[in-house]
Amino acid sequence: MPARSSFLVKLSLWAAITWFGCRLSGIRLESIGTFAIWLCGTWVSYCIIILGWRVFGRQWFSPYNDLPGPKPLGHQITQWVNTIPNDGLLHFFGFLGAEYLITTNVESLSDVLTNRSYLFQKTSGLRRWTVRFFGEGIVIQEGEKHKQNRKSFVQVFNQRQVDKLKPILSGKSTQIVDRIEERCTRIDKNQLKSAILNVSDLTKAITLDVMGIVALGVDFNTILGQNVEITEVFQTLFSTGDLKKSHFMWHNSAPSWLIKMFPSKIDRQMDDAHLKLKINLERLLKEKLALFRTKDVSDEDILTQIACSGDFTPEEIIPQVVTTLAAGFESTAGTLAWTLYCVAANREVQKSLRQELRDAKATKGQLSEADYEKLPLLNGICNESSRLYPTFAMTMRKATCDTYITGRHVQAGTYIVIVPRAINRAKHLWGADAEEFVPERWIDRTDPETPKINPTGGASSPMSMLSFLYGPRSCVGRSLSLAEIRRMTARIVERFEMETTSSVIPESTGWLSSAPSSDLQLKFTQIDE
Ligand code: HEM
Repeated sequence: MPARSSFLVKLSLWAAITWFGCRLSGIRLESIGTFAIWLCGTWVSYCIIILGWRVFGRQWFSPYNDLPGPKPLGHQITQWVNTIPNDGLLHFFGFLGAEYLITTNVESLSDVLTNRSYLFQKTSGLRRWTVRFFGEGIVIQEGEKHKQNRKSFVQVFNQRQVDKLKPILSGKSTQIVDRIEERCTRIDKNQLKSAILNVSDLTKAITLDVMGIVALGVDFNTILGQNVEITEVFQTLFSTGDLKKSHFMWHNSAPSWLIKMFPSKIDRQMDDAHLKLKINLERLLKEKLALFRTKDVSDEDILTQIACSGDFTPEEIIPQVVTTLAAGFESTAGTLAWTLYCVAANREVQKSLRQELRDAKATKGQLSEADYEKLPLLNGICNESSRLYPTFAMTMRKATCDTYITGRHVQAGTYIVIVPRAINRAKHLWGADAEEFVPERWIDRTDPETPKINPTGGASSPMSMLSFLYGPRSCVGRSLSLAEIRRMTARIVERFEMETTSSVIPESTGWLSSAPSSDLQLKFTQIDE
C-alpha cells in the first residue's frame, strides 16, 4: 500500500476509534471542531505514552531493554552481576509482575543450559517474530523436534566439513586483503599507502560471501562489489539495529490482529526481503536437487546437505537455511569487526601477533590450514575479543513447568535471563581484570619454549565463556566462524598496520545481536616488507 493511503487508513481508524470511544463514554461531540479537538487530544496522549515508554518505561519493563541511551545490551546486568552479592540467581519483577531470574554462576547456568535445558524454552514472542520473518528453523524449535534436527545440524557442521571449508576461507581472506589494498590510496610521510575504512562494511561483505558459499554453495563476491542487491536483502532481513528492537517489542506485545491491521515499514521491508531470498533459495534448491540426482554434486553446502539428508520435508528445508543464515551472518560479521577493533586498539598485541605469524612462516614459507588453529596469540586474540564483545549479549528462556535451579523452586512461567556479556565479564569467574582485553589469559606458558592454547582462558569452567552459549542449544557454527575470524585477522595483520581513528571506545549497538556501531572506522596502512 502506498505510504499516503496507509496513513489515511490509519487516520480513519483513529478517528473511528475516537468517535466510538466518545460515544461509549457518553461524551457529546457537538461539532466537527469538538471532534477534531478530541482527535488531536487522543493523538497527543498516544505520543506522550509512546515517548514515556521509550525514555523511561523500557528500562523498567524488560531486561531486553536495559538502560536507556546508547548503552550496549546487557550492560546494566553486567554491573549487577559484578556488584550485587548473590548465590547464582538474581531475581526481579518486570511488567505486570512477571518474574525474572538472572543466572550468574556456573551452577545455575548448568541447570538451565544442560541439566534441564529442554524445560526452559525460548519465549513465544521470539518464536512468533522469527517464524514470521525467517520461517521455522532449528534456532526456535524445542523438545524432541529440536533434538532430532540438532543431530542433522551437528553432522552438517562437523569438524570434517569445517576442515573442507578452510581453504575457501583462506581464499576469501586473500580477497579482503586485496580489497583493502586497492583502497589504500593515501600516501603518508613515510611513503606508505593507507586508507580509513568502515569496518562493518568490510566484515559484512566478506561474511556474506562466506555464508553464501557455506550455506548455498554460491560465492556472491560482494567483497568485489558484485551482487549488491543480495547485500541489501541480508541487511534488511538479518541486521538487528535499534529500530528492529522497537519492531520486535511491538510484535512481542501487540496482538496479531493489531499487527496485521497496522503493518509497519519494517514489516513490509522484511517481508519483501524474505520473499526475495525464498524465491532465490527455491530456485537454487531445484538446481541442486537436479544435480544431486545425476550424482554430479559436491556435498559441501548446507542447503544441499540438508536437502539430501532425508531428515527434512521439502517445506522445512528453506526455513532451516534462512534461520541458519540469520544466526550466522550478523554474529560472525560483528565478532570479526570487534576483533579487528581490539587489534587496532592494542598496538603492542598487534605487533606481537605479526611476529608470531612471521615466526610461524619463517620455517615453512607459508602457513598451513592447521597452523591457524594452533597459533596461541592468534587464538588468544580471537577468543578474547569474542569474550569481551559477545554478539549475542543476552538470551531469554521461560520455564515451561514448575522446576528448580540450584535447588531453588522456580515457578512455571518464570523468565530466565542468560547474559553472555555479564558472564564473560564477571569478576568472580575471570578475576579483577575481567573487563580488560588480555589475550594472554588464553595462552598456557607452563613450558615457556612452547606456549600452547589454554582452552578455558584460565577460567575454572568452559561455561564462563558464553559467547556461543553452552549445552544442547549452543552454537553449531562455532568452529566455522572462529576459523573465518582467525584467517581474516591473521591475513590483515600480516599486510596492514591497523589504528583506531578515535580515542572513544565504540560500544555495541543492535538488539538481538550486537556489533560495533556501523560507522566504526579504522586506519589501514600497508606494511613496508
Ligand atoms: C562469531 C559468530 C557466532 C556467534 C557469536 C554465535 C553465537 C550463537 C549463540 C549464542 C547461539 C545460541 C542462541 C540462543 O539459544 O539463544 C547460537 C545458536 C546457533 N548458531 Fe551461532 N553464532 C555464531 C556463528 C554462527 C554461524 C557461522 C552459524 C552457521 C552458519 C551459526 C548457526 C547457529 C545455529 C543453527 C544456532 C541454533 C542452535 C540450536 O538452537 O541448537 N552460528 N549461536
